[in-house]
Amino acid sequence: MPVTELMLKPEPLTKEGFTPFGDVIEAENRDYFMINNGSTRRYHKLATTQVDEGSGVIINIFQATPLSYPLHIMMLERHPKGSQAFMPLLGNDYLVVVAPPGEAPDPASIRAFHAKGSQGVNYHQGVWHHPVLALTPNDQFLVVDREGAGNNCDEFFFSEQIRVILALNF
Ligand SMILES: NC(=O)N[C@@H](O)C(=O)O
Ligand code: NI
Repeated sequence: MPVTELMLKPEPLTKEGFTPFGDVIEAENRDYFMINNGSTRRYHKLATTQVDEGSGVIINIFQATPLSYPLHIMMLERHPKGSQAFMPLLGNDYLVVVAPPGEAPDPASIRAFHAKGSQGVNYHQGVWHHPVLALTPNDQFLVVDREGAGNNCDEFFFSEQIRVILALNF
């Protein structure tokens, strides 16, 4: 069987571009209102969490180390019972690889984004994504996701006939 090779090149992360996959959590060019007697801007409801009934929302810190690039994207995962948000804590850029929800990720619909260190992402429930892709050793992310009963992580491994390669282009 022939091997199909798909090259992914990260595009800048924007609210509009990420809409099919979830929310971008950022203050730049976003609406806010003043609180705390005028000392604080509130960038209100940039994203919402999704969890199934009876489950809770937890807040975590992930400390991640870069993989080697060009990266062979072997798999994607999804969380069918809840959303998952990542917010960089140390101000470093990182990468996001996603595909729209569905029974299995469609290789042709996989998108890669270059996220600035001031941008977070909130994957909506069921959105296929690669585990966190740090670009800086021991980078840290605040992660908001679901805690509850049952499996909340489906993994899909691509067949050997599909080689999805993520290259750095910056
Ligand atoms: N497994 C886990 O908690 N992390 C992944 O879901 C991820 O998206 O990094
Ligand atoms: Ni995840």
